[in-house]
Amino acid sequence: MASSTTTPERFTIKVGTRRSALALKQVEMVIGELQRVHPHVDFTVHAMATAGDRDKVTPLPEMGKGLWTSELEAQLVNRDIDMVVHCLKDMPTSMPPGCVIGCVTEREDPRDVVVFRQPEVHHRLADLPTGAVVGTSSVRRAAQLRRRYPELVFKDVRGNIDTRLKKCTDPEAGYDCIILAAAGLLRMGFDDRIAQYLESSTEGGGMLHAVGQGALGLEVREGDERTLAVLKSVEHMPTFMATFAERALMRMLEGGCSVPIGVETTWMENADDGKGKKKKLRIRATVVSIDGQTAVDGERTEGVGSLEEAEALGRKMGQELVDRGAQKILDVITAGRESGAAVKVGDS
Ligand SMILES: NCc1[nH]cc(CCC(=O)O)c1CC(=O)O
Repeated sequence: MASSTTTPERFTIKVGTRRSALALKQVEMVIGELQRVHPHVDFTVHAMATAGDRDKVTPLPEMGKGLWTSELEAQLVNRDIDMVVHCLKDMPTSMPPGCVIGCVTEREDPRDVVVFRQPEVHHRLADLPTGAVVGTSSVRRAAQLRRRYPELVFKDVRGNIDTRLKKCTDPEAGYDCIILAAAGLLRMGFDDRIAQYLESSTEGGGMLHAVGQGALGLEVREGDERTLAVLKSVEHMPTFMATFAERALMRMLEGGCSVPIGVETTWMENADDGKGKKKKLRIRATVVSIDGQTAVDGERTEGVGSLEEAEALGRKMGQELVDRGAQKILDVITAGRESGAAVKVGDS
C-alpha cells in the first residue's frame, strides 16, 4: 500500500569554516544539533585559512573588511560549499552580493572577561597596580578600559585563544592580564581561567561587548531554500533580533571602517509592551575615543517582535549617538587613520 510519507531524499551540505580550534569546535556544535533534527542530511566540514589567519603581522586596518570571511564567501558563491559557520562578531555588517545570514544560533555569554597572570593575587581589574599591563588588540576594549582605569597600560596581543592564554601565563611576555570574549573560553572549556566578567554594571566601570559577540552567524547562498530550511532548526530568534539591532547600530556608525563601539542588548523580563505580546529589548551602546577621554553613551528600550523592528531600534540608537557627538569621535579616529597613525580596528 502506498504510504503517505516518503523517505526524504539524502543530500549533502558542505560546511565551510576557518581552521582555528575555536572555529572547528563551533562547527562541530552546529553540525551536531543540525544532524539530530536532519538525519537524512550528510554534513561535511571544509576548513580553510583566511587572510586573518595567514597574516598575523599586517595591522588589521590595512587588511580591510572581511579578513576572516571573504575567502569562505567566495567558495560559497562558487558552490564549493553550501554554508559557513562564523563568529557573528567577525562578519562585516553588510553582506557580499549573493550571500545572506541564514540564521543566528543561540548566544553564548556575550561578555568580555579578564584572565590574570597571577589569579591567586589579582581578582579584579581594580586590584592591579599602576602601570600594570593589559593585553588586548581591540580598540573597543582598550578605549573603554582606559576611560575607567587610566593608570593601566595597554599592549597588543594577537593569536588564537590558546596562544593568548599562554602569553598571559608567560612572565617574559609581560602581561598582567588579558581581555578575551567569554564565549570563546567557555566553548573551549577554559572556564577556570575566567576571573572577572565585565558588563555595563561592573563595579569600577562598565564595559560593553562587541557587536555580535558570543553569537554564531550561519551564512548561506541567497535563494538556497533547501539549506535555509535545514538551518531553521537551530535558529534562535531572540538572539537573531538582538544581534540585528546591534549590527544596525554599527552599520549606522561605521562609515566605512570599524570603530570602538560597545553594545549590550538585554531582553527585559515582564516584557509586555502594554499593547500585546511584544517583548522589550534594551540596547545600551557606547562610542569612546581611543584615549578614553571622550565618550558618548546611550540606552533605549522598545518592544521588538521582528528583525525589522530590531533593526529600527539599532538605527535609532545609532542616530541618537551621532546626534549627541559620536560622529566627532569617529571623525578624529578616521582622520588619524588617514594620516597613517597606528590606529587599529577589528575586535580581537
Ligand atoms: N576576533 C576574534 C574573535 N572573534 C570571536 C571571538 C570570540 C567568540 C565570539 O565572540 O563568538 C574572538 C576572540 C575574542 O575576542 O576573545
